Amino acid sequence: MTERAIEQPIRRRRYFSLWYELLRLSWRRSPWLTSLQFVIPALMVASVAGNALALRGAVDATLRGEVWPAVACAAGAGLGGTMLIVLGALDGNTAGILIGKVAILDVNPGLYRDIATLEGLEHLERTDYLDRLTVIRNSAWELVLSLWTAVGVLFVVIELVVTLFLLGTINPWLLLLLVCAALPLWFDQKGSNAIIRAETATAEPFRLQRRLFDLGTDGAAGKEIRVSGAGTELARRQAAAWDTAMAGRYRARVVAAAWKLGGWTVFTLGFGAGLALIVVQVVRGHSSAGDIVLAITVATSLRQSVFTGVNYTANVARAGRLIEPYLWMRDYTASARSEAAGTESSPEVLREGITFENVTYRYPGARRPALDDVSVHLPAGSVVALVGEYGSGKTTLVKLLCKFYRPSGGRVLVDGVDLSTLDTEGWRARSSAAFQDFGRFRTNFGQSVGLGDLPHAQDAQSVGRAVAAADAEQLVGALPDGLETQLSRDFGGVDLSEGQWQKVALARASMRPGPLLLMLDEPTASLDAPSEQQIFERYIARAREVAERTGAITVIVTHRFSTATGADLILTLDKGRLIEAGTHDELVSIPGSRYADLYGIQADAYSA
Ligand SMILES: Nc1ncnc2c1ncn2[C@@H]1O[C@H](COP(=O)(O)OP(=O)(O)OP(=O)(O)O)[C@@H](O)[C@H]1O
Repeated sequence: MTERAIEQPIRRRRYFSLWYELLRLSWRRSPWLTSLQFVIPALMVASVAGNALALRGAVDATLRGEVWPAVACAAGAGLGGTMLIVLGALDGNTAGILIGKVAILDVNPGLYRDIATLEGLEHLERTDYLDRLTVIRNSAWELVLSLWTAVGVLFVVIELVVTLFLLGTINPWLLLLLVCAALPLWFDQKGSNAIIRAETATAEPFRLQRRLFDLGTDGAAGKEIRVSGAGTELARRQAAAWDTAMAGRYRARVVAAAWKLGGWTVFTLGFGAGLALIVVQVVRGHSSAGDIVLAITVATSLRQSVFTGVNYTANVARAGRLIEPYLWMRDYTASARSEAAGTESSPEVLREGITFENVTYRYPGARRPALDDVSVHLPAGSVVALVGEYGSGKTTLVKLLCKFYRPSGGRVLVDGVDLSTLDTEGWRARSSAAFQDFGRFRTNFGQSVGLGDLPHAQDAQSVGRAVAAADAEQLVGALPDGLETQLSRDFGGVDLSEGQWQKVALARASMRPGPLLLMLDEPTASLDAPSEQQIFERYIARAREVAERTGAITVIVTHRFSTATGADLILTLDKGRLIEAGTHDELVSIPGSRYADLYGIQADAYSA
């Protein structure tokens, strides 16, 4: 996907289409509650106007000595006031219920689906993308709220127009109060923008302090931090990053407060001048005493609506912080989905194998490619070991095979067909993989294994076979409820050691009955040497059995050279380049080969 496509600024117009979409979702979820969100504010505007007019009527009728009209107007004013209180309470409650429904039942699942089912991994690996995900992950409620806040702004404007019209009936000059009422809104908007700009500018130190905080309070990192004594330094850096972030934000808040003060000062002065004007009119006999009451009532509600309007507008502006990344995520998802449109079926059986043709891959923003012009053929039915130093590109090669990324250059061919043209879901359904950073699914043991092949997840025989393939039968036997044992103490289950979790991941990767590609990316790093040896022997035996049926290729990434020796093909990577390819015997016989060097170093270390 092109960086430009997802870095374009979001146009304001799109806010309205998002709100329209949320409105339709709300209507579909509950037409009644949705209607109420319009009916209640409309009644509130009517109540404000009715209350003010009734009060004026009551005062003027009293002064004229008309008892019954005065009583009727006073009752009307009372009714208007009561309605305002009741409607105000009703408004908040019904809006809360509606927002909750739409956020939890519609927006959140859609977001989760987008994040979890995208073909690629970029959005989960790039920190700038992750930041946006972090913002929107828990923002569904606020997103829906932004729609009703925008509707609230609309009704505030209607209320302003109605109240100003009433003031205008007393003296047209009072219409100028609209300008005074609009200034706080405009000034507040400027203040909010300053805050948003400061938050964007200080996003990096803010992100850093959060990461450092998480690191310092994370159980896994806690062990190392205590042993190394890095806790104090981490706390110092966290505090420094926090200070930097907060200094910028604090300055922006002071600026915003100054704008706010300016706006309200203008409003108060204008309001005072308006009242003085009416008093002069009454003294000169151009207005009634009721007009003063109407003016005070209306002006009080005008002040309240401006105040509400300022808050709502600020909230809508703040919602931009969520709407922007939310719309970005949707653009990103749409763009990713449109690009990932492989449609060809995967072969039933691999006949030739997989060929890398001048494959290059560069991570976005990286200076050098993680894989650099790699050309190699992996024959059908073979076991291939990838070796090389840390960061040499082994995992990247596996990820390309999984279609997590597309090559930046060159092609990967599966029996001569470009992997990018294969339907990704279909290809992955014929792949099995266990990674070094495997998932820890805190379900019960059997389910955690079964997730490796959903169609057979409930099939006890398939799960049992996978458990055996991962050499995990003893482990299951020792658990209180066998396969039914809940994993993780967080959920009232048992905790597993790192190596035991790894066996679960391996079993999960052994679930699929007929894969074309089996990948093990250092999945045994936490196991002791005998366990690793045993698992590999079982795994390779199974891989060979699968290979006979489907021509499957097994790719093993390993740092233990003893594991690589039995492979049909060993590939040595160095800084992203493929520097050697051959069997163990072939590679050790090449004088000065990197493989021979590395193998020799490990062999010496074990025999010492
Ligand atoms: N998500 C990523 N974003 C940017 N660069 C990355 C990413 N993942 C890996 N790299 C870089 O790509 C290069 C190859 O990484 P890769 O993980 O493929 O190496 P590896 O041989 O598997 O390493 P290891 O043995 O440590 O697992 C490294 O320089 C690494 O820093």
